[in-house]
Amino acid sequence: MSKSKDNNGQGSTRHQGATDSTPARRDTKLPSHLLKSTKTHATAKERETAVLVSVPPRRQTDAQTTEYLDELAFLIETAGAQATKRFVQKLEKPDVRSYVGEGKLAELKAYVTHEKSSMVVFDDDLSPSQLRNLEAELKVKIVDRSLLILDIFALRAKSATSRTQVELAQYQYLLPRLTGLWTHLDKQRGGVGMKGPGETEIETDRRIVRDRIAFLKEKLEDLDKQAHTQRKTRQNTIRVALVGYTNVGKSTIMNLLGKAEVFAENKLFATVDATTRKVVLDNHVPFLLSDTVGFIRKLPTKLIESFKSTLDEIREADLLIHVVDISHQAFEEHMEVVNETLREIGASDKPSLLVFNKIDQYKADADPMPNFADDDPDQEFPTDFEEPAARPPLEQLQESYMARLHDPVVFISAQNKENIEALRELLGRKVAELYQIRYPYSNNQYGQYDAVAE
Ligand SMILES: Nc1nc2c(ncn2[C@@H]2O[C@H](COP(=O)(O)OP(=O)(O)OP(=O)(O)O)[C@@H](O)[C@H]2O)c(=O)[nH]1
Ligand SMILES: [Mg+2]
Repeated sequence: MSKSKDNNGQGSTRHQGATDSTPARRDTKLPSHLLKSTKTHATAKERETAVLVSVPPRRQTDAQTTEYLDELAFLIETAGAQATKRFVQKLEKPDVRSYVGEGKLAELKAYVTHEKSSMVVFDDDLSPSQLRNLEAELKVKIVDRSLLILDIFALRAKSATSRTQVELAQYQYLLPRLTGLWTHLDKQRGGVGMKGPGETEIETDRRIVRDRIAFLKEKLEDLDKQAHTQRKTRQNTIRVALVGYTNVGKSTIMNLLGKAEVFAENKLFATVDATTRKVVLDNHVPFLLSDTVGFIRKLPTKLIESFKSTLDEIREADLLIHVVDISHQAFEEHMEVVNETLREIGASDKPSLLVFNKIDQYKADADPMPNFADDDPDQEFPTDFEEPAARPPLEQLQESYMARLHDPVVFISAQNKENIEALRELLGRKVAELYQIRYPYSNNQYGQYDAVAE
């Protein structure tokens, strides 16, 4: 049976047209039981409650542990749930079977059962078997760090590319965990005497997921080619990318400089799609400015891999603006995470500007030493200091950074529009410099920049 020639029917057969080289079968959705079982709290109507669990290594300070759990609570909140309790167990390394030790697990179970918590969230990635064991023991939804971040990304992703990227990462996460999910489903079905799904069923699901992964990869490659062609037209333009930890103010700065309307809010990963705008600063060279996805500690590697095309925006940039939230207690660690992620994606040796944002919120420590009452002889002086490093006055911090770093540094408040002129000035100068390096023979100063492509 040969297909009739339908040259003008392409518009109505979108699937065929879009995925010529791909068997249509691979674009099929997963069976609903698989989709349901990966769904987390984000779409739930009522605000769910989450118990946070962390197993910090012994060398980690209490201040760091609190800081990391605060961040996890912020992630949970961003995903739409509420953190109601924290469990911490210091171990050399997490228990291979159940992440926390036996005693802690019993404690956790008692709490979760009594409080009817909706889920338990772990500040690490769980192995498939840990996930399975914890599900069996605690009988609530188990969410690890990767799943949580993926969930937030899924909420935020708008463009075809970022949606495909997130979906790919979700299936890659799902694949090794299929058996665990089945165990969980058996329990839900209350299948007394039911022997769990046979290997063949699991195998079928695995195959469907693998097919879907292959399909999404091909789709991404196609999208990537299109994006690459688009970016080629920008080749004669200087490209600048805003990079930084999540929630530091990248989009707010983009809105200030690029007169763009980019979604900025006090939530983690407000931006998942990269946005690019042409910017012309007074008397300077026009350039393209991109706002990009924020980084975070322990960003799932699979997510970094599948976000390759979004990260290309950073890799192909001529200049990076590294934005730091200086009002955050852990800003130096955040800078390190960003530098490390830049190294991972091969973008660490680019020229960059360092922008310390949120100076309006910066608070220096009034008294860097912990407060010990003189008249209490029983009070012990701590032998191992776990206090975070003291925060010097802002001016002192500025001086020390300016003296220490090779990259130009500027301190601003994007929200209060403080020192934005200095940022514009520095950025304009840097872009002009890069233009001169790239086009050393351009003899007119700025006149020919008009020809720069949009
Ligand atoms: N106090 C203060 N808040 C700021 C400043 N700049 C941005 N913010 C706030 O910080 C929050 C995060 O800002 P965004 O611009 O969304 O940050 P982002 O880096 O784009 O965040 P992601 O896209 O989530 O990675 C928002 O609530 C902003 O209003 C500032 O200079 N001072
Ligand atoms: Mg943003």
